[in-house]
Amino acid sequence: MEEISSPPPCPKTVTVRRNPPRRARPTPSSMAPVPIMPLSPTSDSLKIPSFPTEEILSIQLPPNPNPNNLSTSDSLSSTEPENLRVFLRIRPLAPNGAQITKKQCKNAWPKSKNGSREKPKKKTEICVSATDCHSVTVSPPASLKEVKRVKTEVYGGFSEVFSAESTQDEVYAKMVNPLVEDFLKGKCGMLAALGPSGSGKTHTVFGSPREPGMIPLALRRIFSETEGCENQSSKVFYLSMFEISSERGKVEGIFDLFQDTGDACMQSTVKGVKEVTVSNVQQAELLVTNGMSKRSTARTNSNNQSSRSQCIINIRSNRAFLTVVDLAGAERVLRTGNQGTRLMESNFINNTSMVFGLCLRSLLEHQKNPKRPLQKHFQNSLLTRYLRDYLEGKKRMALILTVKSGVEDYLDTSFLLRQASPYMKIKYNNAEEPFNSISTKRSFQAFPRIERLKRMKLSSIEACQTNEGNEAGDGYRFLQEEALPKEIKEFEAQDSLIHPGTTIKLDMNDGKSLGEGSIELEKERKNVIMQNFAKAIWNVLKQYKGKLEVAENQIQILTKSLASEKAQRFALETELKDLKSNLLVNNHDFEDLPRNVGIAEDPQDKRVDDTQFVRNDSGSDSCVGSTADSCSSVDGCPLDTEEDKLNAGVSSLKLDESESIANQERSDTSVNNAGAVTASSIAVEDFEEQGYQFTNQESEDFERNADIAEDPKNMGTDDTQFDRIDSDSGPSKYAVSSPKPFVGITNDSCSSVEGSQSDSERDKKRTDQPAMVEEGAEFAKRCDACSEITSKPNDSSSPGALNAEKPKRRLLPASSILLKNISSLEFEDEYEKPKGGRGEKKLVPEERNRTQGSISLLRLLRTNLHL
Ligand SMILES: Nc1ncnc2c1ncn2[C@@H]1O[C@H](COP(=O)(O)OP(=O)(O)OP(=O)(O)O)[C@@H](O)[C@H]1O
Repeated sequence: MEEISSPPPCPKTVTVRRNPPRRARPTPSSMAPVPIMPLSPTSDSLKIPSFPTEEILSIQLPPNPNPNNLSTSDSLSSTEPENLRVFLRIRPLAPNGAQITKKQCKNAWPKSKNGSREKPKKKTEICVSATDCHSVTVSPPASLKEVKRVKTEVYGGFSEVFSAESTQDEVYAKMVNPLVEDFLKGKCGMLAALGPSGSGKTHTVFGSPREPGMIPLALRRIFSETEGCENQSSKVFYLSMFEISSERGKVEGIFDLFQDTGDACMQSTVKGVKEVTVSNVQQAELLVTNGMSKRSTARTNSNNQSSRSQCIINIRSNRAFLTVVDLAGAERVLRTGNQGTRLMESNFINNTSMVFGLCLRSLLEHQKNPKRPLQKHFQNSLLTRYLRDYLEGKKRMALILTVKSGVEDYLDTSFLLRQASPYMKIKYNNAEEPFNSISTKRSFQAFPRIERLKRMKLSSIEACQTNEGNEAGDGYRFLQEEALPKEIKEFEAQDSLIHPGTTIKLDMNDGKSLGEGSIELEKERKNVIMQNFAKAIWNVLKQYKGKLEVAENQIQILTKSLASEKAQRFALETELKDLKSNLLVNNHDFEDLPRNVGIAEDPQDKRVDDTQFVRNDSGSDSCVGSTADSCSSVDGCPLDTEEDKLNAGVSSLKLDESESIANQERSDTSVNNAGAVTASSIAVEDFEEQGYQFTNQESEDFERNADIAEDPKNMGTDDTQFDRIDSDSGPSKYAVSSPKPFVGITNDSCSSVEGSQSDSERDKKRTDQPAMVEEGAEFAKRCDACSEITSKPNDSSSPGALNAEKPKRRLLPASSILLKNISSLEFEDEYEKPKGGRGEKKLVPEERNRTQGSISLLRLLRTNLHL
């Protein structure tokens, strides 16, 4: 078994530019002197010299080195890398417009519902057409135009575009023949076919018996050249053929197609591949045909005989190599419908294609910036390692891209062209330049949206590269495409090929595997994606932080305004309460009187109407009470309705009554719990019966108060208070005072005249209202007045005085008489549902009746008084 080394270095050859050099500019010496215009306008100066035609024609021009091959394509080669030329071939549609594929493979899907394979649809629309010999127009299908707004693209800058009508001979003449000529002259060269599955790579490279491809034509040319040669050694060539494929999609290996057994391997060179010596074209063609029969192929939905490997044919002379590579076509799962082993093969094929593309890109970047490493990508694939010299641009290389013209192949075609554009030196950022197909500069013209997307893509990639300072070169840039903006991703998702898997392993001596390279690339890709994602998240978070700060400020402002509103509301409520209490007092002072009178008529309650009697057994001077009604309102329980006030007053009376009884039982009744009753002259008699007597002064005061009570202007002022003060040392003392000053004062505050000052202070604390301060002060004054009244009986009183001198009975008011007569009458219960109040007791029906009766009577009384 012979050993095939990597393509040997070519003997030094002089690169011949086929494009004609530009005409040399005539040097000043060779040109005739131009007459100098005189500065001063003289008659001679007005003469215009004749154009120096003869002198110009006499200039000697250098001869054109290759005048016959002067063409537009050749003129392009001055700007394209001379070691890499890119061609495009469009595969024709089937005669009837249907796909060439007739049968579906076993490992393909989708199947129709009834189990039969789906028949390919007939489509006659084409997506790609040659604009001219150097450019193509790619038109998206109508559906994509509408949905994705994808527009027509024009790709230019190809060395040659072969239309669907082009023949094999034509392709050979323009693409391969120059390489063969160079090979025969001892210069190495390579031809590689790249394109999607079923686009005609194999057809172009190998052809068919009817239409022989590039290899048969090249072999014919090579051996025809040497036919007349007498030197036998110059007639001998060495032919080898092998494929790089993956076993069941797992292990990449090199398989010799000229041998039935034995695998080759690759260290620095390919070992184990048989080189067959050929001396005529028939022998060579037979070998190639045999080798093709051994090549691994399979049927897919895209191609009846789809290549599953990268096939390499080497023709070696004593001086040079000519290598032809038929790459397996990139496959999209949705198109091929591959499953299982076929799918794993697809992974391998696409992986190899990707690495091949990376190497080419890396090569271009390396040419621009020699610091960029190349080794990394070339290690990732057996194919690229083998072709490294070619890919590094050390040898001449022709790349032919094959595309299908059917509209259903738009995505494949568009993807391939965009992926291949770096080799063609198509710069997206030059897209704004007006497209000129004859321009010597390869250019790309696209419609606005595509341009915008691609500019975004380019800027994104450049930004990433600048930030990261990656060492991965162009391959890294390729990976950056995954981290493009969403809009671009959507656009590219349409035509993305399946990405290679990472399960492929190479059984290679140097331990390097394709899978490892893929893993590295994948890691880089993920890193970039994550970094971009993190940046995006960071920006979003910053935006939200700003919004949050604004919201917090607003909350603070609102909180402040709410607090001020609350304070305002509280002040208003306080004011409203005061107003209410004043209003209630003004409105109900008179009405409170009959209520209290009615309550005072309770037989169990032996106290006199509306007059408060305080029996102070402790002996301390005390006096004064107030109406229960007023007490209730001061206690912080504002009464909303008449009924509430009434109930509250009654409950207060009940409470006072029970307390009074308890005090009597314990014989140390506190002043604070003095019972408060409303004064009424009717109760005076009852009061006398209980042993309470009035002094003259008291009687006078009482009369005076009664008179006051009769005064309509002093409604409710007839509440005269009688305090009986029992002391251990002396007889009971009575304090009589007008209840008016005590309106709105609690029982506590009224319990003691002397202690009223402190009590009022306590009230002030309890109610904590400014209005009560004033009331407390007023109360203190009035208490002083009460104390004065109280002091009089104290001064002149003696235990026997009360009993000895009965107070004079004055004429009772007519209202009192009237009330007395009518008090026994029963009235209907107007209040069916008495309301419960805070701390109040429910009235029993009799009490309620009495109360209501009293109210009615007092209303009558008031009427009489008015009369
Ligand atoms: N220019 C052409 N003219 C006529 N028929 C063609 C042309 N190109 C390709 N074909 C036909 O298309 C079919 C698929 O072509 P081919 O096998 O060469 O595709 P491929 O690119 O090699 O696919 P794969 O990558 O799957 O191997 C073949 O039957 C071939 O004869």
